[in-house]
Amino acid sequence: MANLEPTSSALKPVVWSIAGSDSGGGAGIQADLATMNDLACHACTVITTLTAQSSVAVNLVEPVSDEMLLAQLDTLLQDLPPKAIKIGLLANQRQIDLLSRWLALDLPDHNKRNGTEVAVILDPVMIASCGDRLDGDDTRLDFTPFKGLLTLITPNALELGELVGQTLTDMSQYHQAAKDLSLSLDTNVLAKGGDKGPAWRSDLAQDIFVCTRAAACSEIHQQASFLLSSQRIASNNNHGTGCTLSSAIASVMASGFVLHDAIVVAKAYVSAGIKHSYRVGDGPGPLARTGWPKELSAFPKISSLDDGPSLPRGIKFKAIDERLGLYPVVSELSLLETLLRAGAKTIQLRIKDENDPHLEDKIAQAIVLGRDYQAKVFINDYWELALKHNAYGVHLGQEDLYDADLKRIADAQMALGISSHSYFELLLASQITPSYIALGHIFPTTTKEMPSAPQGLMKLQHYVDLFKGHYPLVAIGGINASRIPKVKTTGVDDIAVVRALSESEQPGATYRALSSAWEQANVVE
Ligand SMILES: Cc1ncc(COP(=O)(O)OP(=O)(O)O)c(N)n1
Ligand SMILES: Cc1nc(C(=O)O)sc1CCOP(=O)(O)O
Ligand SMILES: [Mg+2]
Repeated sequence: MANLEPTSSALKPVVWSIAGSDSGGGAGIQADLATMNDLACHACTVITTLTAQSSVAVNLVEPVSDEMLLAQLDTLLQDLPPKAIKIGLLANQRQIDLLSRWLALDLPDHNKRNGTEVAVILDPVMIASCGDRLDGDDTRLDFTPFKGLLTLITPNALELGELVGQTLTDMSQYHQAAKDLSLSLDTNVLAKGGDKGPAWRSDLAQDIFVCTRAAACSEIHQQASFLLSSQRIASNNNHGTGCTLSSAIASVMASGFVLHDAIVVAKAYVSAGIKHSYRVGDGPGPLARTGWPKELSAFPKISSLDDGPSLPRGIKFKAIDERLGLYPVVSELSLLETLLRAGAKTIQLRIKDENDPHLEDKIAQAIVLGRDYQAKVFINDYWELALKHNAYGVHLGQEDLYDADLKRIADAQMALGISSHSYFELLLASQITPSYIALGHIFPTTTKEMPSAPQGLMKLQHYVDLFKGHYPLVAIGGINASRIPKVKTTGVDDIAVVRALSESEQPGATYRALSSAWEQANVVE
């Protein structure tokens, strides 16, 4: 009898690669399998095409039959349904038509029945790294049947030009073409510039991310264009770079991360893969597989490509000289004073009613109380009042960063805390070099409505692995006495709480109990 006990591999998210076989092992299905397995997913394959390929030539391309293509899709869907799908080489228009029809009709049916949503990433492969075409004859493929069916399309510079039917020469043309493609296919676009070199920046590998339809992240990042810049690594071993990137994006999304995160993690994964790449044949060698990226230097720098204010870099905020520990976030002055009396050394005043007639008074009083008790008082949102009354620090959300005068806050020697809800927001926050970064919301919370989903401990662990030692990291959202030990095991530096104190009948005593529970919990359980 089959062993039906769940095993750890049963927890692996299933990712499909619908792509062509590269007999040389560096790209296509082979690169996708290596990537998906390396990123802790279970990889299934739907082979569209066989290629007789090495690192220097593509000698024969042979599409599978329609029957075989559909049989692979239907067979897998019954038993190994995907969390995410990466689509690579489609050898002819017929395969595009068949697959898009299947994605439009069969997959949604399955999703509806199972209450799942599947991310679909299309890498419109046309040319192998040796320069040979892979997409059959001279007639250009029409990808419009995929309109509305994709989460992301990832053309390189050459493919983007072909997809929009234009010759593109400079960055602004690439950006416009990416926006046009986003509109015409009704999808997000990652226009890769890695193959462009000197036409963009010879020292950087830069991609343009046009986001037009993303969910579960801050509103300001949902309809926006970004330039993602990584150091260009001097190497000719770039065989399978695009396949690796798109299958990494699919894998990271299958693991529960939002699109923005999947893109930056995948880009870091590719950078590390090129750095450790190796040569096997006479042509470009394949990328190494180096596991989930944990080196901050491999992650891209993010800048906005939209009109409007941009975030400053290189300004310094006050460094926090001691641990924040248990960091209460309160809306009432009376609670603030009670907690200071109970020993709180860092505390935040968070008043969400901007029409509160006593707003300025309360902020001024909180700051004075902070001085009386030699505690660090952070003011949430009202940075101008915090400046006016000389607060220790200000806490701002990602949306607030564009309105606040960050230079004035830094010049006043004030500390700055920034909220984040994803890898992407953490990277953006870190580019401002704040005094601490908050990571939320870790568990469900009723204190505020969140556009993002609860992060959970697995994501918190990933963020801590990447940023520990770079900034004090504060976990927030749904943290209470019973969750403290698990949160502590992630190695996060500090915790912030609202309800755990505001809903207590004896907040002073509860503060002391939670604070000592936090201090005494072990980092390793
Ligand atoms: C420690 C800490 N972390 C996160 C927040 C949330 O700040 P923000 O994103 O600005 O949202 P509001 O608190 O203004 O609703 C915080 N205040 N403190
Ligand atoms: C104010 C706030 N900001 C969050 C974020 O994730 O940015 S979560 C949150 C509320 C935290 O309240 P509680 O401890 O009651 O769950
Ligand atoms: Mg705020």
